Amino acid sequence: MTQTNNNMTVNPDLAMERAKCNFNVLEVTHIFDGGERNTLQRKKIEDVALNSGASKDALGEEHMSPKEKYENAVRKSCIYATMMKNELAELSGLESFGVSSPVIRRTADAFFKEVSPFLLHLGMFVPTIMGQCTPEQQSYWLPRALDMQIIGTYAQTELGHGTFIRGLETTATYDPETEEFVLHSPTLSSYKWWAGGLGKTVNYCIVVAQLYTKGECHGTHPFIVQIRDEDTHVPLPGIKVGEIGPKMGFNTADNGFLGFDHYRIPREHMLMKNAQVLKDGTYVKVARHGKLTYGTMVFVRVVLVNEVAFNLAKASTIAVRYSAIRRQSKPKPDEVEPQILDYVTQQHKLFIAIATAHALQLCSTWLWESFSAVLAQMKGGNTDTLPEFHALSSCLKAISTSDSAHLIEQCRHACGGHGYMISSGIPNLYNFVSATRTYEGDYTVLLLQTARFLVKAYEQAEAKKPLTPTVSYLAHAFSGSRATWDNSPDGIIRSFQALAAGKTAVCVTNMRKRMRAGLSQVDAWEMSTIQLVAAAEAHCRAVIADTYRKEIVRLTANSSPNVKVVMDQLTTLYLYYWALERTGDLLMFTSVSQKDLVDLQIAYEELLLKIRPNAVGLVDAFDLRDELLHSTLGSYDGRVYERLMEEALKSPMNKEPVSDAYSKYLRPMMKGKL
Ligand SMILES: CCCCCCCC/C=C\CCCCCCCCCCCC(=O)SCCNC(=O)CCNC(=O)[C@H](O)C(C)(C)COP(=O)(O)OP(=O)(O)OC[C@H]1O[C@@H](n2cnc3c(N)ncnc32)[C@H](O)[C@@H]1OP(=O)(O)O
Ligand SMILES: Cc1cc2nc3c(=O)[nH]c(=O)nc-3n(C[C@H](O)[C@H](O)[C@H](O)COP(=O)(O)OP(=O)(O)OC[C@H]3O[C@@H](n4cnc5c(N)ncnc54)[C@H](O)[C@@H]3O)c2cc1C
Repeated sequence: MTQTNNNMTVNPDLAMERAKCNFNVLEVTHIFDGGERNTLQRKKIEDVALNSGASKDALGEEHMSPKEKYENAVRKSCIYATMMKNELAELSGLESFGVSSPVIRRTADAFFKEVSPFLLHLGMFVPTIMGQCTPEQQSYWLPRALDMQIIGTYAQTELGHGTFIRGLETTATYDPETEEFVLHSPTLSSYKWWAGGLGKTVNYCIVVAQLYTKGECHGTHPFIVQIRDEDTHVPLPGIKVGEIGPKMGFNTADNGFLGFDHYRIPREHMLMKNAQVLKDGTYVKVARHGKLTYGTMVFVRVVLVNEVAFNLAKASTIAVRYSAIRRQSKPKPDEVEPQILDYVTQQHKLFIAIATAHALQLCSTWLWESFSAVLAQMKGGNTDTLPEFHALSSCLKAISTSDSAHLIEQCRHACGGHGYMISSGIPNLYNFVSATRTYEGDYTVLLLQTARFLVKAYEQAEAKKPLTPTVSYLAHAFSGSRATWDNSPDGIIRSFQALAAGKTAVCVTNMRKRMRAGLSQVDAWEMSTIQLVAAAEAHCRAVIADTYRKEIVRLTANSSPNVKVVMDQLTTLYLYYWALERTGDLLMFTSVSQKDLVDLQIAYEELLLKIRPNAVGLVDAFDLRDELLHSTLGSYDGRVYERLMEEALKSPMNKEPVSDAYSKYLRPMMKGKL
């Protein structure tokens, strides 16, 4: 029997789950949103952006040709950008729209099943203007970019190099005669490759190139470069630009390639906040830290933690709601088939996804606040906190994107065959999030950046020198005894820190051994990189666990008792899950016994059962409108089978009773006339 909820016909199993939920869902929504005020503001923004129906497509994107898909994404980007400039900017309290509202960013997902071709404009072009220009340059470029009179992207990666920025080959050679830079692509591998929106959409881009002046190379620097006519959009002479072709995801983002044939730009188009070339060609370094030109990447790494938390919340909403309506198998012959959510293995797949979405959401807010503090210090000329922040943002970007991609795939597994349908929404989420593990710094490469910092910090701890906050636990690495296991939340967090410290110590010891045996420092490092990656991962897990726990305790201080309980259950589940995933490490670096681990497994299984009645309430608390989920399996009303059939009937393959392929191929073959 169906029930109605807010004038909506709701699947009875979902209605039953909602009746069972024992905590105030709205209170948890406020926690996830960062406060009641944010929830109210988000809802206002969503109402304005989504109630008009402008986000909807007449024909599903998945049935369109690549060209139609792209054009449709541009059409909707223009509608959304216009809303952003007008109604939404005002609602979000921004003077102008742009990068600073995660809600506006998240609401955009209702318009795009994949991504907007404007993503790089708002996500990297505008932030680079904000972060890399002098005030004069900013006052010229920023209003034009924010008003979308020009559209840009960020072209750094080349065919031959993405990770190793110092290896980029595009050159920008200063010509003092004309006071211009000459941009050139000397080889095929120097062609810019990948930039989002570059293929067909943008008319400007940030180009990262090796700067030459007075015959000397000064390394990579950013330039703002016009590539298409502002009126006709035709590529300018000296520019070779195009789209790179179909990809696993991002197919509405027209990622592009770009080559230069001695293409000239004015001297003022070098972004000169951190370094300058004077009219006569003299190079002047302004910045106190050599890596400040990498600032936009650091910004995006911070933003990505928030992005993937949101996408994981979507996948877990879809999979949990579906698991509540799906019934399968008959373990007890006299009873009806159970909801698949009742299987403990299903709970094991899904509840960690819910807990991780919370953990990453809270860590992303904390990371953003730390980033703001670092930026404020750098404004005053102090770059002391940058190395620690680079190490922190690198590992959090790597682990959050990797865990989210893995858990989204796990949500797909949890949805069985129907999860494989594009209409389930999960494949698009996976395709989007799995790319985040690679772009803006590959997983391994970024963890090795964190490992560099960890090793240095370990050496400082060894020398009894002061440590920065996120690695202060390394001070205990030299006690000589194994960390004492204790299964309280704080005890588990201390154990995670002991794993990170222990793994770092092993790396340092092995590198020293290898160097004593005659290896160079570079080779000893290289031979230890598997363990260095593991040490950085362990460090990151300790940071996430600690931050998640502290933030939940803080945010639930005034919550109602049942909300406190369910939030505590989720954080505990997160800690137990990762302790059980790392039993070998715990045995190596803590005093944990086999019995402790058996007990922990039982405690974990009991926790799953405690969370079970609140599972649907927990995903409802993410408060994701159906428009954002794009899912036949995860909609609020649970009309799963009806929606699957409705979508199947929309398939262009069902337009004709007999396919043309019958008369062209099947019939001739079957009649032996092919
Ligand atoms: C209307 C439409 C609506 C649409 C709505 C849209 C709304 C949008 C709003 C917001 C959206 C935001 C979402 C954003 C999504 C954006 C999508 C992005 C798509 C992808 C873009 C890209 O991928 S751009 C390319 C990114 N490339 C990389 O990340 C390259 C990775 N490589 C590196 O970073 C570096 O090469 C390296 C760090 C790996 C090595 O650098 P290098 O060789 O120079 O250094 P060393 O290894 O020698 O190290 C020396 C020393 O420096 C330290 N260091 C390195 N980097 C940094 C740094 N960044 N900061 C500080 N310090 C650094 C390093 O640790 C070493 O220190 P030591 O002390 O010597 O150890
Ligand atoms: C969807 C998408 C969108 C993108 N958008 C943009 C964009 O808008 N603008 C832009 O400039 N770029 C963009 N990129 C490019 C992206 O930033 C790079 O692909 C990314 O930084 C990885 O670099 P790479 O491709 O050179 O990988 P590689 O470095 O070639 O990595 C290949 C393998 O080598 C390993 N490896 C490399 N170096 C090391 C090392 N030192 N130690 C150990 N292992 C190593 C890696 O771990 C990986 O396993 C995009 C990429 C994707 C997938």
